[in-house]
Amino acid sequence: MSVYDAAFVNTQLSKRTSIFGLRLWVLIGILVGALIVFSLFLLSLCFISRRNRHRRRNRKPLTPLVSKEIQEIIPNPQPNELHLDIAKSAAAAAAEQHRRVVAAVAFSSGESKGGGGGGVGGGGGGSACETTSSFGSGSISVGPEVSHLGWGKWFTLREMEDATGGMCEENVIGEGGYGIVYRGVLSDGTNVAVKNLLNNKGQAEREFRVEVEAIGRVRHKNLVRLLGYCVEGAYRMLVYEYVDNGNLDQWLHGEVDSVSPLTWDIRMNIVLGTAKGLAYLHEGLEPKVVHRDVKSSNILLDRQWNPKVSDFGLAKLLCSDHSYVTTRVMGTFGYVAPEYACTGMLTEKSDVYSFGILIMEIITGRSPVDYSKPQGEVNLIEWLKTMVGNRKSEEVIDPKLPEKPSSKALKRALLVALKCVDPDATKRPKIGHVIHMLEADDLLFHDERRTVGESSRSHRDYHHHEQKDSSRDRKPAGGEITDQSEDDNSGKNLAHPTRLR
Ligand SMILES: Nc1ncnc2c1ncn2[C@@H]1O[C@H](COP(=O)(O)OP(=O)(O)OP(=O)(O)O)[C@@H](O)[C@H]1O
Repeated sequence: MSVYDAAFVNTQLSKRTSIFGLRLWVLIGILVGALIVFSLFLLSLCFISRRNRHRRRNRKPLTPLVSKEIQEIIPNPQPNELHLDIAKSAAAAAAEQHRRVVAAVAFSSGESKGGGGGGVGGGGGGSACETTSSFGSGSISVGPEVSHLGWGKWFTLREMEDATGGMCEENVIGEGGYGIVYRGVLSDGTNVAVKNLLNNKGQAEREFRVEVEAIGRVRHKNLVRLLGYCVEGAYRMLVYEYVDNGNLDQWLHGEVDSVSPLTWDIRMNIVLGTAKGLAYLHEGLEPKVVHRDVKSSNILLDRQWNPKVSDFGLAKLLCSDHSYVTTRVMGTFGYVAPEYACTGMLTEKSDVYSFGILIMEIITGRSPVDYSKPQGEVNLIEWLKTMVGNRKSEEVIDPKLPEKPSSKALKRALLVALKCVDPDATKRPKIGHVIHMLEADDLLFHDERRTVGESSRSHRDYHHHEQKDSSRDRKPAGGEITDQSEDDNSGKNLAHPTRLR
């Protein structure tokens, strides 16, 4: 370009335009700048949207703050596929009851609703299924009413709020896997415990009521009484008699003095009362009720230390499922019977197993699983068997016991506990038999010795912890059991359970 041309362009660019009197070169500069900014803006938009798409693709499902142990395996329509789901809300997980393991396994066949396995039946002989019809097709009215089955009351949400002070923090007694429990006082002055269920899974009102009615008709002095319930909107609440002396777990493992108020006699009374409550569920109802979660925190105590089993029927109540046949394994880590945990096969013998663990816990003051203990002592059964095998049964007694029991009484309790936790469910005694063993005099007790030998042997096989010692298991000639004097070393007898007396 010549000097003349350059001067011309310069003159043209320097001319003022009609847009705010700006010179042409200024205008061109503004336009170019705006174009660059706009392009950059488009580019960044593009980049952000690509990044979001990428994130969405890689995002993992959010895991709520729930204890690892509080998980539920939800049945999948395909029997061989299981997927994990959260059984309890984060609030429930924050509760102290972190040991709960809830597993549900779906099988293409198994127990049916209201069947012997997990059915909840009423004392009047009707099953949960049968009571369904008693509700007919009538719509459910809102408002307080006395259940027409005559056992309890249907409370309104308002009544529940009044009773519990608006479900305020101060009235919270505790929090379990099923929900929060509040202390309350009804308008007639009755003290109650109100359990606000977290896990109703959208259970239909009528279905819930049928189940509760069935459970509510169960009456026994060693079972916590269900006084009524509340079904309103999404709320599902259960109203229980208030048991005013805490639960066994608190008294065994909570902050108590170095000398426990639970004497041996009180402990054995708790064992016996619990057995009687379970016997009523197993043998006094048709269809029978399997508790599924026998453990120390579910044994409530009154001021006279009488035990009352709570939470029975809850497992069933919260697991009803009409759509397909389901077997759910519910229980608490350390208490669940091996066959139930492994296969979902549920019989009342699963409760007997948990009850055996409970006896061990009561004798020793130890938790079924305690990771703060040295290796070899973490698992209560393993440790107890080893101690008994090493003739140290006197050393398993809870050091907080004010007075040691007699050797005979200790052996009796250990014997019953060992029989209850036999890995072979068919060899476990029925709970009614357990009561006989606990109450029996020496004569009756003699008959149990051989069975204990078998029970102890099968434990060894099951856990592979002890060396096989054929001489230990050998019975005297003719299969007779040698009697030992009552003053014999208890460890010796327990190490040779066929000679237990
Ligand atoms: N009827 C009742 N009277 C007095 N206290 C009760 C009653 N029912 C439950 N509780 C107390 O409320 C607390 C929570 O009970 P809940 O049964 O919900 O939980 P849990 O048995 O400890 O655990 P989970 O339900 O997970 O097995 C416990 O401390 C229990 O002792």
